[in-house]
Amino acid sequence: MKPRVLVSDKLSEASIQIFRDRGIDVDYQPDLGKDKDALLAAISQYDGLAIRSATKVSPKLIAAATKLKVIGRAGIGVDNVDIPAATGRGIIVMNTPFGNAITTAEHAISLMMALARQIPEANASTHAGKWEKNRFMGVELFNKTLGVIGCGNIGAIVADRALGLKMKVIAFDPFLSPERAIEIGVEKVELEDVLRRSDFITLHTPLTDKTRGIIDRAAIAKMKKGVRIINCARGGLVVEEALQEALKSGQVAGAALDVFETEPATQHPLFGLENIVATPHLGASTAEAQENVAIQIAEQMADYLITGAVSNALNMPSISADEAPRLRPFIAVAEKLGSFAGQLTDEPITGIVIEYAGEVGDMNTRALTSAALAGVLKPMLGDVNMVSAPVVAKERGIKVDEVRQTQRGAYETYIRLAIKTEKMERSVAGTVFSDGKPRIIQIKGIELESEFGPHMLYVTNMDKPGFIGALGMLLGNAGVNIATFHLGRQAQGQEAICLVQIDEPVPEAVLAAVVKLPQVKQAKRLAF
Ligand SMILES: NC(=O)c1ccc[n+]([C@@H]2O[C@H](COP(=O)([O-])OP(=O)(O)OC[C@H]3O[C@@H](n4cnc5c(N)ncnc54)[C@H](O)[C@@H]3O)[C@@H](O)[C@H]2O)c1
Ligand SMILES: O=C(O)[C@H](O)COP(=O)(O)O
Repeated sequence: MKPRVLVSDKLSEASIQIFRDRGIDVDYQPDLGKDKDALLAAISQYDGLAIRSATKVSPKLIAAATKLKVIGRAGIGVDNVDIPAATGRGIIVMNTPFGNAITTAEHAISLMMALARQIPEANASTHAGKWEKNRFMGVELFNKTLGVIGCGNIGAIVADRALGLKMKVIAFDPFLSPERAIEIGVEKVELEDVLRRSDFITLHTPLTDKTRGIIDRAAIAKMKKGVRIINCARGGLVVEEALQEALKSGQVAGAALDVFETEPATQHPLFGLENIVATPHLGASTAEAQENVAIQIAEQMADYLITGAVSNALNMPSISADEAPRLRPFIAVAEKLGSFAGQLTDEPITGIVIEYAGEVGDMNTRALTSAALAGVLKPMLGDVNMVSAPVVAKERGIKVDEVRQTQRGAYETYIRLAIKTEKMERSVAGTVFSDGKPRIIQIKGIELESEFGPHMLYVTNMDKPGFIGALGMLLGNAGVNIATFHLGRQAQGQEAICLVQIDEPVPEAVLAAVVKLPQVKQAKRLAF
């Protein structure tokens, strides 16, 4: 069946065509994001949801999105998506981190210039036929200090353009390296310095618990009197009440806001003030940027839904389109090894070690480990996948270790997964043969070779004569047809294992009879 994608915000027509061209059933409803109830009622039908900032993806919406695999944000900020809730349900959240950065930086510079020269007010006055030449006295940008808070993609472009205007640029960003600051041409400083020294302050951080309210009453009090503030990032960064007071007192000479604490902002105490320039979240609104982000998100979502390639995900390691097909059989073997061990484990898991040897040691082992963890956890928890498994393992206090070595052993690739509980350690290893099919090659260090069948019987027994005949007879008499039968043992007369692929699940009564065979220590039904 074709994957179905809902586009619930306004996206360029080119992106809708990309979904169609890639064989995806796309439903373009650009106003649905604004209607919470209608979106909630519709969401269960879709594998993908493409959005901008108007659609709010709440835990409630995610709980109703029973088929959803991917949320694609055509833009940068993902503060409208509850990422932990999406991750918990195994839904990938991806964005387009660069597509609108230049456009947004240009908007921030436009707002700064509009603010410095009171362009919106002067424009309104001139249109009204007033010709108030003496009313509008601006300030120059030349030689002024611009303080950039958050110097990532957009902040760095704003800095570059401001340097072109011959401003002095200082930046506060805890993650800005001294080398990068030199490369951009900014002075890396502390927040206090930005507040104290800047004539203009521009914000370019994401909205997080750390940045919310970064410009509050106390911060404003530390600023130069007559400072001008530009916020083209997110509304919650500036405490609007504090800004209003400071505008009235003259501590802040003017502010240019593209974003607001509550959007859409149709009524606001700041509206109508002479020293406020306001735009309705237009930072990313150019034809070029909208084409970029819409096309990019459509490509990324289609890649994921069709090939499993992952790019720009915020809650999952990337898998490139080139590596996705190469990785697929290894993801399958990692998940099945995890599932094998998970199905045999009934007690709390304390640790999981995954070893990669040979060719697979050079691959994207983060993705493989996520698959192995999903395999381990699914038999116990059900609804776990590669996206949610690492978080679920962490929440349950399971220590996960990855060991990589590129040296080859008997097999070109070798993946070994060991599960630790308070009472025991259990290991299982596998590989992918040239036919692309995953195989088990070792259980508890005992060599044997078997495919993973949909229905299997796993038996541990003592290596004594009569066991194979007795088991075969028991299954045969019960009408259970054997597809494959694989054996391995530690040494003659010691512990042995037997892995039988059968055509249907072993009935409960038959399983109980197997356990009663004199040589048998343990027997379990497995399904893959
Ligand atoms: N107005 C719009 O239409 C519009 C358009 C695009 C992006 N945005 C907003 O702009 C934000 C920035 O976008 P970007 O592409 O530059 O993101 P980015 O991730 O490249 O840069 C953000 C920077 O903020 C820094 N940062 C994080 N916490 C900080 C803190 N406490 N103090 C100082 N710096 C901190 C990070 O280190 C990073 O360098 C986005 O998160 C989005 O919310 C708005
Ligand atoms: O984070 C972003 O990319 C911007 O805020 C753009 O938002 P929009 O897509 O709603 O214009």
